[in-house]
Amino acid sequence: MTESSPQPALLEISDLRRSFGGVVALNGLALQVRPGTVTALIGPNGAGKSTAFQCISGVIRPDAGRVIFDGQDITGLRPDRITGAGLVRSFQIARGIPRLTVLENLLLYGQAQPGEGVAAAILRPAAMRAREEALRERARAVAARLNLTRVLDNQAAALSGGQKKLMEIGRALMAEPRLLLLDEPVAGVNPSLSAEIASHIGSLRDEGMTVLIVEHHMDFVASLCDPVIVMAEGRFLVQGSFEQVAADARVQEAYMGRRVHA
Ligand SMILES: Nc1ncnc2c1ncn2[C@@H]1O[C@H](COP(=O)(O)OP(=O)(O)OP(=O)(O)O)[C@@H](O)[C@H]1O
Repeated sequence: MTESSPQPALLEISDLRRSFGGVVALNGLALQVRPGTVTALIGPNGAGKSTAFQCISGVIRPDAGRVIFDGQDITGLRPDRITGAGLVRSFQIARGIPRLTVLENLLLYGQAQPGEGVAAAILRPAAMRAREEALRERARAVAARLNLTRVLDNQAAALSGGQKKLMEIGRALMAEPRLLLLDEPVAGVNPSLSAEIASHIGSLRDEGMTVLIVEHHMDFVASLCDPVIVMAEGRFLVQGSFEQVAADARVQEAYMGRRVHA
């Protein structure tokens, strides 16, 4: 590979199709996510963004098309297999268990590792204890980087909306992703916490993480995401910097004449 040739995509989607009864949600979607980017996937309501996320993360099967992650065809694999491969998603509504503490919620997600089980616990108790301690250490480190240390022993139910969003990102980080899919990470979050979440995601990118984000808050997208991929009616529309796509007449038309601005 020459120095000028682009790095291969970490995620490559081609000709993805999915209908619900007569409703065509994905109509041949194609896109690529380059390693080390925070890429946004935007588009008007009903464009198919959530359906794309669900197909990528294995929650639903596409009718046709391919999802290639790091060179591996993961189309139609079960969600746990996809998580195990290093592609992890967070949910728009934080999925944490409300009555568990933040620490316990983080630990739950970190345990989805292969090779664990009752037999290992009986046969190798010391090894299990060491692994549990390592997991706790990781949970504390994840909480620290997301400014959640103060609330580590609080029940998830007692967190603010923004802290729940951070815990949801933390849960995803516990699975040690190489590609993190974030579904509306700042929906319903106040502007100052939204800026804090953007800064956490920027730090993850600076450490080499790749992130794909669906988000309606355009100031957040403008400040953090490059490139921005716009989809409409189940397909790829355009891609570029936020400024480029916001100035694109096709994008403005897709948003029904509304100006897209930060
Ligand atoms: N389970 C479902 N059953 C029937 N129709 C569905 C289902 N899921 C999505 N759709 C339809 O598919 C189309 C795409 O929906 P999708 O939720 O993927 O879009 P979106 O871009 O995520 O929208 P939004 O920004 O409003 O969340 C819409 O017309 C939607 O009504």
